[in-house]
Amino acid sequence: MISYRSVTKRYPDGTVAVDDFSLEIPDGSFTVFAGSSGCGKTTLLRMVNRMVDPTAGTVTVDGQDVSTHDPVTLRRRIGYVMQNSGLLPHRTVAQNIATVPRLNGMNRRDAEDRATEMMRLVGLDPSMAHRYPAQLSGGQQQRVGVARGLAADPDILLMDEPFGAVDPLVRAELQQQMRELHERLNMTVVFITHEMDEALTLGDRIVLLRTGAQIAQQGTPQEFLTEPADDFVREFLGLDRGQRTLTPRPGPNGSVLLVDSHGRPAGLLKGQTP
Ligand SMILES: Nc1ncnc2c1ncn2[C@@H]1O[C@H](COP(=O)(O)OP(=O)(O)OP(=O)(O)O)[C@@H](O)[C@H]1O
Repeated sequence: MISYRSVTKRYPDGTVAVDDFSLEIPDGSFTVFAGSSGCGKTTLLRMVNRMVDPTAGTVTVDGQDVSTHDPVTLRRRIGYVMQNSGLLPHRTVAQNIATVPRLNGMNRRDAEDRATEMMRLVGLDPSMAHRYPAQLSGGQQQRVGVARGLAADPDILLMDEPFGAVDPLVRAELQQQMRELHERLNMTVVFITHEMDEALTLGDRIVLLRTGAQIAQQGTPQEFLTEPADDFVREFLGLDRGQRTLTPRPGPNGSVLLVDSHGRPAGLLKGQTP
């Protein structure tokens, strides 16, 4: 369980990115932080692995205050995936993926095997192991980023808008794969997006934030769609202006179907089985 207790972050220039934020993230959940640019999502995420330390309040993982952990050790057991993959350009795909296992003391050979296993897991052909990041497409680079985040077998995977920079088709594929990986690997995922469609497609729980990481609403995708808390939430969902590209429709056997703007089914809401 990740707990934020009355957490505030004031940056040295006086910006209050997060103002008295409290939240509990259950083990094994797929929690999405959604909200507009600058509302504090990245700051919140980085408090979990101590890339950012709060000015007030505490963040705990499994009941332990993260400020009592060495940041380097913490980052080796919490996976982190960034928007533009953050791969080291002069290291091969395999070396990038094996970075944390190697830091954790795994020998070169086992780390290489681990990298190959991770490549298969995220749908990359292992023959790409010896390429450099620049020799991959944007979508492939993001897959390497996910493989690297998973390589140390973390209990927690933090993902900061990981699919923001790839085209919509590849993005949909990556989202689908992320859902499957989450179900298979039994880990806690905290995922940032500023797009509600992505939040609705991926999250078990969505936490929609306003400036200063104020929680506008938290709940399941279905709760957002059926009981938006206020106009801010409705606006973000695009419910007022017909802007949603995915709209909920009653599906078979009480499930909720998401259809695109042409009325074509795009999928079922997570957790909704026909
Ligand atoms: N190192 C910093 N120094 C000063 N202000 C910062 C720093 N990092 C972030 N901020 C500010 O804190 C606020 C929250 O930033 P944060 O990056 O957490 O938001 P975000 O929701 O992740 O935004 P985006 O979606 O654009 O990445 C913003 O006003 C930002 O300008």
